[in-house]
Amino acid sequence: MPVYYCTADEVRAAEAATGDLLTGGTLMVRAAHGVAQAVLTELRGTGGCYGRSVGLVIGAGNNGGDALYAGAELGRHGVAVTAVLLVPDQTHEGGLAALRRAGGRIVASLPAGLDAVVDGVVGIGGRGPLRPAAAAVFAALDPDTTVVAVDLPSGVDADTGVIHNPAVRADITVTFGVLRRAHLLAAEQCGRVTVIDIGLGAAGDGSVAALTDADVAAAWPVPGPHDDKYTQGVVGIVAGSQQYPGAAVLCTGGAVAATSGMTRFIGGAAPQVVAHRPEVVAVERFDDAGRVQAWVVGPGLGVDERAEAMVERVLAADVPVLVDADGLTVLARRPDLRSGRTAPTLLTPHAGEFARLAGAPVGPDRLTATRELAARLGATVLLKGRITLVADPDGQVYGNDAGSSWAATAGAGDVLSGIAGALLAAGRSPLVAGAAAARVHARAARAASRGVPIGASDLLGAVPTALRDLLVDEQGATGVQRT
Ligand SMILES: NC(=O)C1=CN([C@@H]2O[C@H](COP(=O)(O)OP(=O)(O)OC[C@H]3O[C@@H](n4cnc5c(N)ncnc54)[C@H](O)[C@@H]3O)[C@@H](O)[C@H]2O)[C@@H](O)CC1
Ligand SMILES: [K+]
Repeated sequence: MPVYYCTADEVRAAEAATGDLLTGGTLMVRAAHGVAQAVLTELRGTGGCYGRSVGLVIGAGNNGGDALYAGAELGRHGVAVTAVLLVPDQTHEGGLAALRRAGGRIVASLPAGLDAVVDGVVGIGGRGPLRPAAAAVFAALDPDTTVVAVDLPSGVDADTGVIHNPAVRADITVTFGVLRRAHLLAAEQCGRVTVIDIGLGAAGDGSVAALTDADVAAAWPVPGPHDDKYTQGVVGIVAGSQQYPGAAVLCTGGAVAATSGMTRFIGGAAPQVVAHRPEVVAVERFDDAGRVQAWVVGPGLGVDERAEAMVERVLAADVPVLVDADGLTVLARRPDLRSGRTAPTLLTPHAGEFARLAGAPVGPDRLTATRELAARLGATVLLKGRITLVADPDGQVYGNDAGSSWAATAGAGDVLSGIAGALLAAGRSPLVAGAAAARVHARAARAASRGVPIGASDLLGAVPTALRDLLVDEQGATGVQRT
């Protein structure tokens, strides 16, 4: 099952549906307990709770209420708790009284040397950046202080994930019942995200989601007993050139590594492609290519007339087509090449190519921008980045947090388009092909890098490792054991 990411309104609706649990304050008690437990776990992992010191930064709403009740619980565990009230006359009364009863102190500014700070400034009710008073409290912290955000790091927009300036950067974020969109879209600002069960029912429409490893494993083409090289899908790659063969080698390499279907190649770099991957059926002229179930066009193709003719020819085919890199630049210049297509199209721009296609920069709200471009072009759009977003024209989005940025290296995109193209040829939808490819690509980058810089060919070399971890681990769990 994909993981869903909800809007603030969807969260409020789910809370309201609990009736008495919301109005009677039970939800807040449960939420606060979850925050306290997260802080206590952190303290226990670094030497214990008793005598440790935690600061609270408290805003005007219920987010501050959560933090105050959590502070009270910490006080009962022997933690010295101090709290700064940003809007004293609008502080959550019950929470404040509970903190005072537990021995917590209200201070004008947080003391030095805190073990952790709880961000209870704003949650899903927050708008815009941290106000100056809150910003000053966080700016004064020792940079090593562990920051635990209640629900969301304050200053991050719950629905768009836009990270305003200034905003809190959290090491840990504790949220309640369901994930908020910001936990995907601003993952790097949230740190480790923990979801506390507070008794909410189903929430949201699932239109922003992420595939899990199990989803990707279930979607990955695994040959059955009656499959052959053709039935698993033949992908055709149109990429590179004699002068720039690298993109062709990386893209076909991605396709070969992704599935055991067949890979065809068309282009001037056919000799270099075959030198790297003798199993690829490579020709130089389009008329010599056989049948395929999906095309990938664009990496390293150039943007001249010859390239334009190739893009035109591929888009005229009645099979799924992935357009990447130079292919997107051609398409931005010649949008008419797409008209008349009925088979699915997957466009995989980075931010610069996106701006060319859309006629404007992506901007800070990447979710809305990606959805709008997909709807406008009637194509699936995969916007690359640390958080990859794949949007269908109907608004369904799958996101993937790469978890590291080591894949931000020349040629890595060529590998991604090869992987996704092979999945298209195997019959996966552009949405699933794009999201599953992004997840495996990110895993391969992490496996290849393990903390040091890599080149795209290192990433490509780690695709089997990434797939083995995913497919063997996930499928081994359900496989038949014979003893
Ligand atoms: N309603 C409930 O019973 C529950 C609420 N929960 C918590 O309550 C939060 C939502 O509470 P609220 O709706 O009161 O909203 P918030 O507490 O998120 O913030 C609302 C207040 O902050 C002010 N504000 C908005 N943006 C600001 C900014 N940038 N800087 C400073 N102040 C700003 C608003 O004027 C308003 O007074 C959730 O995020 C969650 O932490 C949880 O306790 C679960 C149950
Ligand atoms: K917060």
